[in-house]
Amino acid sequence: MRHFLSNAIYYHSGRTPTGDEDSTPMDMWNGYVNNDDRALMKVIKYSSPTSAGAECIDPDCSWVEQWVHRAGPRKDIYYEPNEVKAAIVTCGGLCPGLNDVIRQVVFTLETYGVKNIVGIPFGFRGFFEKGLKEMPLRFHFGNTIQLSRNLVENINLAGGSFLGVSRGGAKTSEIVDSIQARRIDMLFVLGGNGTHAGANAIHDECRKRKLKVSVVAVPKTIDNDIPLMDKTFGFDTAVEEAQRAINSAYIEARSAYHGIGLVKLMGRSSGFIAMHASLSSGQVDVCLIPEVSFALDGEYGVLQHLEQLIKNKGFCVVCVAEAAGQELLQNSGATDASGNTILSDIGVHMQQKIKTHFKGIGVHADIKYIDPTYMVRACRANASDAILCTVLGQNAVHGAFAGFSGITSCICNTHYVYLPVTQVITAPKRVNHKGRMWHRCLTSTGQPDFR
Ligand SMILES: Nc1ncnc2c1ncn2[C@@H]1O[C@H](COP(=O)(O)OP(=O)(O)OP(=O)(O)O)[C@@H](O)[C@H]1O
Ligand SMILES: O=P(O)(O)OC[C@H]1O[C@](O)(CO)[C@@H](O)[C@@H]1O
Ligand SMILES: [Mg+2]
Repeated sequence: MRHFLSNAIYYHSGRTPTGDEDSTPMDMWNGYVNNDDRALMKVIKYSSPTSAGAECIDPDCSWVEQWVHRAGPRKDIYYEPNEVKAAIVTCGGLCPGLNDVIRQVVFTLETYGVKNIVGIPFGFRGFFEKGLKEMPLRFHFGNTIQLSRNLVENINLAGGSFLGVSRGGAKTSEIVDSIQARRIDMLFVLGGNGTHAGANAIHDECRKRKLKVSVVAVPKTIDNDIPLMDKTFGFDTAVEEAQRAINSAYIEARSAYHGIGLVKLMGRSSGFIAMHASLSSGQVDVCLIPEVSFALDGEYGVLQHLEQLIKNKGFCVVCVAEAAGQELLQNSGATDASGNTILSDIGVHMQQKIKTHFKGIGVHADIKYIDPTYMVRACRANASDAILCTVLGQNAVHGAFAGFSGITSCICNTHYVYLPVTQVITAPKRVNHKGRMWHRCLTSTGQPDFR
């Protein structure tokens, strides 16, 4: 059975994603990606649903080919570059690499010959909030002049977003009114799962109004919670920073009498940062993630295990994901401006519980609690994220010029591809508690089941 993930809209009339055979012989290599090039998404054939990490698409767990469009520059382009107005917007929370992507989008647009490039300030809010004007990406002594790479050339040297970010306020019809009024032909949307849902709504509304606007997303989030792709940009850097916090907790705990280092790490609904930082540091005794429930109290609870670690080893380090153990806490039900649930503080709760527990049993314990929060995402991209951002940013522009809309520029199974946005907004990706990576993490920490 063959299955194509290809329901993104392709504007080029007379050219379908699968129908454009290129008969160029091998010796006439031209560096372009053929429209019929595809990448295979799944490369493991699980022989049984009980295989570790098995993802069964059909009931028999038989292997289903899934092909996706290969990303990159096409020989034929849909737009006349000097007529194009392109806009870039960055939404959601900060993430290392936003500036790297903005920079590459500008560079690549310029290479195609696009001169009219604008930045939308402070996320989707910049489309309709009064007083927020679009940002020409080049100023000269207060006067707006033609775009050049000069203004964005060094923005990758700092973290944050050159354009600013925001949550909430997504009114699709107003955004599309604004796109229409500003005569935008290409919109590059950098953001996480919420932003992708927003990009999809904008794409649909543009289709409804018969506007030929290419809406191309680039998946950004330190949480790494967007499905079907190997990783989102910013994740690697966040893990690296998180690892520094764990290292500090380890040093504090190791140097104290009965030291307990406790680190809380970001991750709205997925434990990827906590799991990967625990794995990479190798200094964690207990890693707690939202995908695996645990008890704090009782014979098999976390506190009992910490007691044993203090007794046997003299110190220990705990890494807890911010969304872990929410069922143990009271939740106000409050949401942020984008509708995301505001989490209760598991880190502070655990700190109190550990203190009370050791006091109760009359054993000295010196708890050092580290909450690095925004430090893991306000930094600049590390080397591997910088490369990922470069490729994804360039491919986003190639995708728009190829005439695609409603796609996201990402990496799947080590290949750079375009996925339909609709495919990546179904549900957040979460750590597979039956998968090999979580079990590698358990082997590394040596922790038991806390249930
Ligand atoms: N279902 C949706 N439809 C339309 N717009 C949405 C939807 N969900 C979120 N948005 C909009 O997308 C923007 C970003 O969403 P959100 O704040 O959830 O961040 P995100 O993209 O998920 O990134 P992060 O990983 O930082 O949380 C917001 O302006 C929000 O209003
Ligand atoms: O920027 P805010 O609204 O404080 O949101 C924090 C959330 O954003 C993220 O950094 C990215 O989704 C999460 O890890 C975290 O829960
Ligand atoms: Mg999100």
